[in-house]
Amino acid sequence: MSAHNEAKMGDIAETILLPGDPLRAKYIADNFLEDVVCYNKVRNMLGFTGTYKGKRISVQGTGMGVPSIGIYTHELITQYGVKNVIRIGTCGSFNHDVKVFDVILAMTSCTDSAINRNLFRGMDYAPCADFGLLSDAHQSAKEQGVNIKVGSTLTSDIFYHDLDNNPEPFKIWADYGVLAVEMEATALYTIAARHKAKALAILTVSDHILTGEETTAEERQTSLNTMITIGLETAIKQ
Ligand SMILES: O=P(O)(O)O[C@H]1O[C@H](CO)[C@@H](O)[C@H]1O
Ligand SMILES: O=c1cc[nH]c(=O)[nH]1
Repeated sequence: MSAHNEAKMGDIAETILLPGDPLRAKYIADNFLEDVVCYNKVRNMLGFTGTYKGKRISVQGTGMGVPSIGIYTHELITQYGVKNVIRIGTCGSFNHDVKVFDVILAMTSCTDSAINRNLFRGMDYAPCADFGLLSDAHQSAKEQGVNIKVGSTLTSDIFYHDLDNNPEPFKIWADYGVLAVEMEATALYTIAARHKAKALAILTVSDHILTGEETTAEERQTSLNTMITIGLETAIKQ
C-alpha cells in the first residue's frame, strides 16, 4: 500500500500503461485485457492488472498534470517495482503538419513547468523517452500500418491560456519543431530516469489548436484504440 494506492506488493505488473483518465484505464481493462483484477480505487484513480496475449500488464489512470502523474509514477516505480511506464494520452496539435487523430511518440519532452528548473537548480535537463520502448512502439505502429510521428512534444502546466495577453502561446514551440502539447510526459520521463525505469509517452491528437478542429467522444474512442493497441503491443515486448 502507498499513500495513493491500495494495491499490495505484487498486484501490479512490471509494465504499465498510464492514461490520464481513469475511465480510459477501465475501458482498456474491459475491452483489451483478460482475467482482470482491479487493484486500486483510491481517489477513483482506477488501476487494473490483467493479461494481454498471455502477458501480465497493468493499466492505471494518472490524473491530469505534472503533480498528479508525478505522484503515481513515483509510487509505482519506487514502491511497487514497476519497470516500464508507458503513457497513453491525448494531446493538442499546434503544428500544421500534425493532424487530428495522428499518433505521436514523444522522443523528448519540452516543458513550461518549473519542476525541472527547480530540481536542476536552474540548469536545463532534457527529458527523453527510453530508446528501446520508443523503437518497439515504432515497430508496433509499422506492423499495424500506422504512419506514426516521432519527435519532441510540450508538457504544459496550462490547459486554458490567457490568449488576451499571450495570443500565440505555442508559436515559439512550433517554430522549433515541437509537435503537440499535453500535460504529463516531462514528469514521467524525469521520474523514470531518476529511478532507473523505462518510460515512453504515446499520444493521440484529439484537437487542433490552430484550426479549432475537435473530435467527438465516439471518434476519440476509435482513434484511441490505435494508440492503445500500439501501447499494448509495445508492453508485451518488454
Ligand atoms: O488524455 P490525457 O491522458 O488525460 O492527456 C491530456 O488530456 C488532459 C487535458 O484534457 C491532460 O491530462 C492532457 O495531458
Ligand atoms: O493538454 C492537452 C491535451 C489535449 N488537447 C490540448 O489542447 N491540450
